[in-house]
Amino acid sequence: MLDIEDLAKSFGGVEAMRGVTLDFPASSLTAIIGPNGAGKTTFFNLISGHIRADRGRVVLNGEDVMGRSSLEIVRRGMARAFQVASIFPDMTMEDSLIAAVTARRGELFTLRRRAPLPAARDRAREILDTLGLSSRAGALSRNLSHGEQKLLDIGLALAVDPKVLLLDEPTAGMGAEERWRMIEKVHALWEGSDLTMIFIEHDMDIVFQIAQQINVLSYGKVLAQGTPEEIKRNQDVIDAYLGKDHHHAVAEDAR
Ligand SMILES: Nc1ncnc2c1ncn2[C@@H]1O[C@H](COP(=O)(O)OP(=O)(O)OP(=O)(O)O)[C@@H](O)[C@H]1O
Repeated sequence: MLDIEDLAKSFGGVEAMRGVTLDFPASSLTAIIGPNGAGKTTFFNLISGHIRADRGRVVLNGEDVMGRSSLEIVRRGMARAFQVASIFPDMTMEDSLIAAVTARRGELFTLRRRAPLPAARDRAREILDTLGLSSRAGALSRNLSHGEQKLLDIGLALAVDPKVLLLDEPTAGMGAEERWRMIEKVHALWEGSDLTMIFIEHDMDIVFQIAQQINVLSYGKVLAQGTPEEIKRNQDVIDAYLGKDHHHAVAEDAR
């Protein structure tokens, strides 16, 4: 579904991405992990067309989208959940989603229009239902909890009917309990769809619990790839990413 070949990017003297090759099969759920500054966000920025790579190929559904704008990439099926819900503080969850669905379908959405197209409303309600937000359909964005805003951001990305969905730290800024609720929803979303999902996550418990595949980046390179079990046992990961302090704990855990 998504093949990345030899992706590279420097910012001045900083080689943020140094020839990364990764593939993401259709309908897979993959975590990207790595220490601070490893290049995770840069990876998302490059493949989604938000910044231009120095070299490499990004093949989405058989088409090289390298050099295309972020909008063109969205239209070809790769969406990214951005923090956008907070930009529309006076819109309800449902209206925000109707607006996004309508825009995707190339129609003009105005809040004054009495009745949005039924298909857009149906799709918006479907998304709310998928994310377990139906009871909050009428809530204004400004009154949403942090977790609800994050879910709405995911919902707005879903409104473009993507094949590939990128989530940049979906649990950031949440307490332990809310984190798990969030990740359960993300997992359920993936299970109930044929989405190819890629998420950046710092919480190793979450990553090991839900990811099918894990890609570890370090200093702009792929340090390791594998299933959670493989990554737990990978000596390079234990040394370079988790640090010597974790060595024991992880090795014990892997037994
Ligand atoms: N726009 C930019 N200009 C200059 N340097 C940048 C820019 N974006 C990223 N970098 C540098 O590229 C490297 C990778 O950064 P990136 O944000 O991708 O890492 P990350 O793995 O997402 O880190 P974190 O976990 O802290 O979010 C870092 O050294 C960072 O300082």
